[in-house]
This record gives sequence, structure tokens and C-alpha cells, in this order.
Amino acid sequence: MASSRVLYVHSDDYVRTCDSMARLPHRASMVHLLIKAYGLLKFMRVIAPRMASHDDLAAFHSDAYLSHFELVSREGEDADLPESQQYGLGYDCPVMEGVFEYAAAVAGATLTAAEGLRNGVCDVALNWAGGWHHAKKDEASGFCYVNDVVLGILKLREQFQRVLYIDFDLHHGDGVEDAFSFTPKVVTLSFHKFSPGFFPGTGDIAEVGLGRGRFYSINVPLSDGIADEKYVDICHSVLQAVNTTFLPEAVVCQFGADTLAGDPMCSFNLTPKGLGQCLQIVLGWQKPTLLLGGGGYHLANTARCWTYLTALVLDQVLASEIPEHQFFPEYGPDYVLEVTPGCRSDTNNPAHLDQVLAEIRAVVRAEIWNLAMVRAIARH
Ligand SMILES: O=C(CCc1ccccc1NC(=O)c1cccc(C(F)(F)F)c1)NO
Ligand SMILES: [Zn+2]
Repeated sequence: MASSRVLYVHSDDYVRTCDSMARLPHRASMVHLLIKAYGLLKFMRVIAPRMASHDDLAAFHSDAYLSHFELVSREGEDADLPESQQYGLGYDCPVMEGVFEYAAAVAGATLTAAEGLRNGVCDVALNWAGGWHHAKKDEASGFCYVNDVVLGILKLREQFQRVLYIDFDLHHGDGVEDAFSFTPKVVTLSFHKFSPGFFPGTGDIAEVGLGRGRFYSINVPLSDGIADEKYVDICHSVLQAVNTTFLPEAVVCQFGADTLAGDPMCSFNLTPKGLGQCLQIVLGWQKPTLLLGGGGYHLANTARCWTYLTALVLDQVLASEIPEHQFFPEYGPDYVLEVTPGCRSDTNNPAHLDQVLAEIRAVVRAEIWNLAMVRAIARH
């Protein structure tokens, strides 16, 4: 296909701001510098992100949450203020000085990407430092302070009637599902680990959306050890069904890389090749597509994955040898782009996966019925 117009949201300031996130030291730099070292920047339109304004953030988040979050971030006040807890601040979402500026920068970058798609400036837009899918309207959660994914989808909805959100992160995209569970204009589809006690605990197959949004939230709960082949099979079945029934006009993908073999989450056994096959399915639809990052705690593998996916978008083939650059030593001992699957066994028994697929199909069929009814009613 003619190489699509690709927007890459980046600035050195933005990378420096993202690098400052203690739990992901230098991950943003590693991703950007590997993409750069492979010579991929020349195929993309690089645009500096804008900062999200208070009004931008208020499109989803409550004023109460935003003003408290801004206050504790400015003061660097320890989050032991009693109300900090009700806003999810502290523990999973520690309040470091400047964390508000970080969240506003990431949200601004995702909005910059979404605006490029909304304005028809590009076909695919990338913000690998975005994808913070757990944040709620008035609560930080799971290391996410501002839900840039929801803000990006709302921005696309200014132009596109129906938006499909696909969450490939290891964790259920609960914040995004919650934001759109009552509307049929956005389908949220999440593939994730679902197991007792595993964060966030939601995302069971039975969660299909509420009210008019019923059947427009789709969850594919999976167990530990799943590898590329089965994962791509399931993705392919569900993605095709959802695309043909919902007919999205734009797509948002969160490619959290904590599903990869070698991630400290130690759960799934995927490689960038498997995720790349899922991305190829989406790119084949040739619809305006926003690609975001998310989790991913093996920093070198995360950089490998998102660099590989960037090359896929650009129809570029990358050499296996990691090119020389500042973070080259992080890619030892093999110094290659490929991620080798682990030898952990796949606990997803085929019968269970068939059951999951059958139930998803029933939900999607119900959605067809629902869509037909909605369209019939709309016609009169
Ligand atoms: O990846 C996530 C969030 C994971 C999470 C949920 C709840 C509370 C904290 C977290 N974050 C981590 O567990 C985490 C964050 C950074 C680094 C690590 C590491 F220890 F795996 F490296 C783990 N969502 O897609
Ligand atoms: Zn995750």
C-alpha cells in the first residue's frame, strides 16, 4: 500500500519530561533513540507536542481532581493529605514534584497526535509515551494520572462518528472502558490477563457495556503463558468481527509492551512479531489510526517492540543488529532486535479459548442485532 503519511510526536523536552518518571527511567529516550538509530525519522513527519491546558484535561477529568492533583504536584506535598487518597494519589500513583507537568505533557502529545488525524494531516499518528489507560475521571490509578487515551478518543470524536479503541496492554483498559461504557459511538476492546488478584481485577468477558452502550465494550480475558500464535489467532477473529459489524471510522491502539516475554510482569509470552501481526490487521483497514504505548517494564524489549511497530507502519525492514547509539549496552547480551519467547507453558487451554471466542462472537452478534435495531429506529 502507498506508504501512509505518518506523524511522530516528539521533542527533546518531551522525552526529557517523560524520562523523569522514576518508575520508567530513560524509557522514553531509549525508544526514541532506537527509532532514530534505525534511521526511521526521515520517513515521518516529526511534530513537537503541545502542553495540554487545564480545559483540555477537563474534557474528561473533574475539576476537583485536577486542582488537587495540580496542588500536590506543585507543593510536592507528600500525598498523605487525606483527600489525596480519595483521588488515588500515593502508593500506586506516587506524587513526585512536577508529576502534573509530566501528565499534561503526555496528554498534550496524545492530543497533538489525535489532532493530526482529526485534521486529515496524517493517516497514522504515534505517541509511544502515551497510553495511560487506568486513570479515571476523578482518580489516578495503576501508575496513570491523566487518561490521555480518553482525551485522544474524545478529540477524534469531534470528527469521526464511530471510534474503535483496541487495548493490547497486559492489563485491562478499565479507565477507557469506563469512560465510554454508556455510548455506542466508541467500542472499547481489551485483550488482557484476567486472573484472581491481578490488577485491576475488571475485564471479565461478561462486561459488555451498559445502557445504550451495551455490547459496545468487549473484553477478552486471557491467562498466563499465551504466546504469539494463539494470541494472534484470537486477535484476528475478534478484530475482524468487530470491524465488520461496528464499521469504525478511526482506530486508537494502546500497545503496552508488558505482554512481552521477559517483562518483569512475567505473565504473557509474546514477541514484537506477534504484536506486529495484530497491528498489520489494523493497518490493513486503512483508517485513521492513533498508536500509543503504555506498560512495558523491560525497557530494552519495550524499545525493541515500539521501534519494530514503527518500522511496520513505515513499511521498512530493520536489520537484526541493534545499531550503535547511546543505549547500545542495554541491548546485551545478544544486541539484536528480536525478542526470544520464554519457555513458560501456556495455561490457556484450547477449550477455554474456544469458549471465550464463542462468547465474544455472541456479544458481537448481539451488537449486530443492537446496531440493526438502532439503525432501524434511526430511519424512522
Ligand atoms: O502496566 C500497567 C500498570 C501496572 C501497575 C498497576 C498497579 C500498580 C502499579 C503498577 N505499575 C507497576 O506495577 C510497575 C510500574 C513500573 C515498573 C514496574 C516493574 F517493577 F515491573 F518494573 C512495575 N498498566 O497497563
Ligand atoms: Zn500494563
